[in-house]
This record gives sequence, C-alpha cells and structure tokens, in this order.
Amino acid sequence: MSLTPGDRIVELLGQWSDGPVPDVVVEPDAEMLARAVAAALVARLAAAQAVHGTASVVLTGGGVGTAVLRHVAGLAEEPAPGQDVDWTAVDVWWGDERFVPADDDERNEKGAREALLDRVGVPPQRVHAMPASDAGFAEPEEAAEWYAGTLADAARDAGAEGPLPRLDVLLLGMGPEGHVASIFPHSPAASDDRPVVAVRDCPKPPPTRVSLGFSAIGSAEEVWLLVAGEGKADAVASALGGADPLDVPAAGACGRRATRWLLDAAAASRLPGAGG
Ligand SMILES: O=C(O)[C@H](O)[C@@H](O)[C@H](O)[C@H](O)COP(=O)(O)O
Repeated sequence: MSLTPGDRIVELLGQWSDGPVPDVVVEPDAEMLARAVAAALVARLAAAQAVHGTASVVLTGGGVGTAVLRHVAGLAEEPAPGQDVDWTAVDVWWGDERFVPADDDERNEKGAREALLDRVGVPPQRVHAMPASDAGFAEPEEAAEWYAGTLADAARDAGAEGPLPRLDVLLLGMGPEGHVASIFPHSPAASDDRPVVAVRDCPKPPPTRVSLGFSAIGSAEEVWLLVAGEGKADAVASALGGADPLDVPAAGACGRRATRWLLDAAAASRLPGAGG
C-alpha cells in the first residue's frame, strides 16, 4: 500500500489523540483502495493461519467491501508466495445483515457469496451468515440472539474466554453520516452492550436488520474501516477527530490491537494535512 499520505496523517493524529492512534492509509481512488485492501487482507489471514491454523474475518456489505472480496477471489487464483490462504480454514462472520429473505439482492451474504465465498470454497459450516427473515425467526431480536449464541458456541469450541471467538480482521464500511455495521447515529444500537442487536426503523432501507454491537466490534483483533468518496470526508474527519460514537458511530469502532482507516484520497480530503 502507498503509505506516504497516511504516514503524514498518522503523525498529525498522534498530536491530538489520547488513546491508541489508528493507522490511516490513503490510496488514490476507490479501485486502488479495494486492490490494496484485498492484498493486505490475504496477507493478514495467511499470517493468522500460520500462527493459529485458522483465520477469521468479519465481512461488510457496501461497494468497497464487496469490491475487496472480488479482488481477494482474484488473488486466490494466483496466490503470492507465502500468502496462500487455506479457505477451508477460514471462519466467515458478518458485521451486519438485512433482515430480508435469503434470496433478496439486499442481503450482504448474497453479495459476499457471489464475490468470494462461492469462488474459493469456504466450507458451509465455516460460513456464519446472520439469519434471513425466512430462516425461521419471526423477529430480528430472535435472530440477533441466535447469532450471539452462534458466536458464543464458536468461542467455547475454540477454548476462548468470554462470549466471542477470535476475530482476526473485522471489515466495516461507513455511511456518509458515520454509521458502521447497522449502528446509526443516536440509534438504540449505539448504546446497546449486547454483542448482537436487532435494528428496527433503520434510517437507510431496508429498515429491519441485525448488527454486531460495539462490544463485539471492539473484540476484534483488527478493525479495518474501508471508506471511499468525497461524501464520506466529513464523517471521516469527525470520527478521527474524536467525535462521540453516539453522533458518529465510526468513532467507536476500534480493534483490540489495531484500527486501520483505509481511505481513498477523496474520503481523506478533510483530514488535517490532507490539503482538503
Ligand atoms: O445499508 C447499509 O448500511 C450499507 O450497505 C452500509 O453499511 C455500507 O457498508 C456503507 O454505507 C458503505 O457503503 P459503500 O462502500 O458502498 O460506500
């Protein structure tokens, strides 16, 4: 990845931040961003497998997130030396999902299967989709509770402490008002402690969803925020400037070991030192 603009921004952020400083990397445009993130993701998953034997990734919907998956599928066809991911040993989770029927084009799961999962052959038992509205749960609250139970079962099977398994990389898109997963500004999900929450009356359609909460997002080893476009520039600057997560939920999305803001130049254009 090109690091020059990102390094400059990290240096500036270090002057204002009290907590762990996020990494900020800026690529020239959305396409180059998606390619760079795909390469970084493959390297990170391969490294996790070298240490643990398995890897886990939490997927996002959205244009950049889905483009990343397409590029990952391309890389899987011609893996670089030492960066060969064994897709039979990758657990796939989701950060949020629309509570609509399984075959609805709005499903993040559907997009991810088409872009990557069906192409690399992740075993069905490792694809942990959030329930669709026709999967036997009448209400999204039941679906959220079931997903929390699935996470807890995986944690227990792996001998982890607590209700969440090791999540190596958690990918998030961000909306122009700063929402991440389906945690929207000032919504109940933004102040809910549960790992998985039902979301109703979502300001962006479809209105009914299931989302990881901040407690699950913050349990991930690394959180990667994938953001492209000028329309996101204000929210990026607010989140990195220390906004209240109730106002700008992306500000509350931090990984245990690393938080990486992976931006295109337009999304980074209002950061200090970016010249925007
Ligand atoms: O309905 C949603 O909530 C969106 O799908 C959302 O979560 C998406 O990931 C971001 O808005 C970023 O999307 P883009 O990458 O397309 O800008």
